[in-house]
Amino acid sequence: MSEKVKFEIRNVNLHYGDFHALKNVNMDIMENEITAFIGPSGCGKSTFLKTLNRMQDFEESARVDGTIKMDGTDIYKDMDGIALRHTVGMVFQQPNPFPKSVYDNVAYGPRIFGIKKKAQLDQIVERSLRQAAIWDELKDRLNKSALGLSGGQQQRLCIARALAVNPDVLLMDEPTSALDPISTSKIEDLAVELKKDYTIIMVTHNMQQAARISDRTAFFLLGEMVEYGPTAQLFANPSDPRTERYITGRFG
Ligand SMILES: Nc1ncnc2c1ncn2[C@@H]1O[C@H](COP(=O)(O)OP(=O)(O)OP(=O)(O)O)[C@@H](O)[C@H]1O
Repeated sequence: MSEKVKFEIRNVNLHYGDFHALKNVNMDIMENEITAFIGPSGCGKSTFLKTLNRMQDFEESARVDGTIKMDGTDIYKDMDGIALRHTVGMVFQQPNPFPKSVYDNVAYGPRIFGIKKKAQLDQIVERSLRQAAIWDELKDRLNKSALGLSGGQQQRLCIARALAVNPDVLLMDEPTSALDPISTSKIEDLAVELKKDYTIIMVTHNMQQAARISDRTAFFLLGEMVEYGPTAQLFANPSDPRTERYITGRFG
């Protein structure tokens, strides 16, 4: 397991207006690991995930207190939100490719960064699609619309699009919940491969998925992070009775 802390999270509270959605969350997220967030619907998993790249900047009612440091830098006080979101990329539940060609989807971010040379863009597109394990499937369809791909292919394309701008971290919000078992398994294999180079943080409703691929798991309930630890330990020997009830399906 990794020794290096990527995110140091201290006393994080989040309010949407008067609603207290995250209650004093403290945790260290380790570099080059897959960290899974599990918990019942509405417990704050997505909300917490989005605090890590300041997506809440776009929610007028959201207020974040506490400290989140990435590689020792306070991401709320000492980083620009746009720069942060380039370093901390995100993949969503529903694949959301742009209505453009496969190539233009992947080249989109690099072009915004000012890369114009075709040879350089070609290289980035190929590298990103290879990293997302979809180059062989798409190399002859680069100029075809991304909307014509299967859901599973679209999701890997979205991962390639996120990787094209050289992030350090990938946030994945239920990335396989809209996919069939074969596509799900491809994304899981991909996540395990990608953790060698990236830090991956994944919200999942699928506890088998968390158990299969994550190094550490955090269990959330009603805005509180109830338990966090090595995945094997959390599933085999949870220390909090609420975690045990949830993972054994005896909840509610
Ligand atoms: N923009 C918002 N404004 C107000 N309340 C919100 C907003 N976004 C989320 N909430 C509330 O915050 C709580 C946590 O929501 P969140 O989406 O983080 O939960 P979740 O655990 O990811 O749920 P799910 O598994 O269903 O996606 C919920 O009660 C939700 O209704």
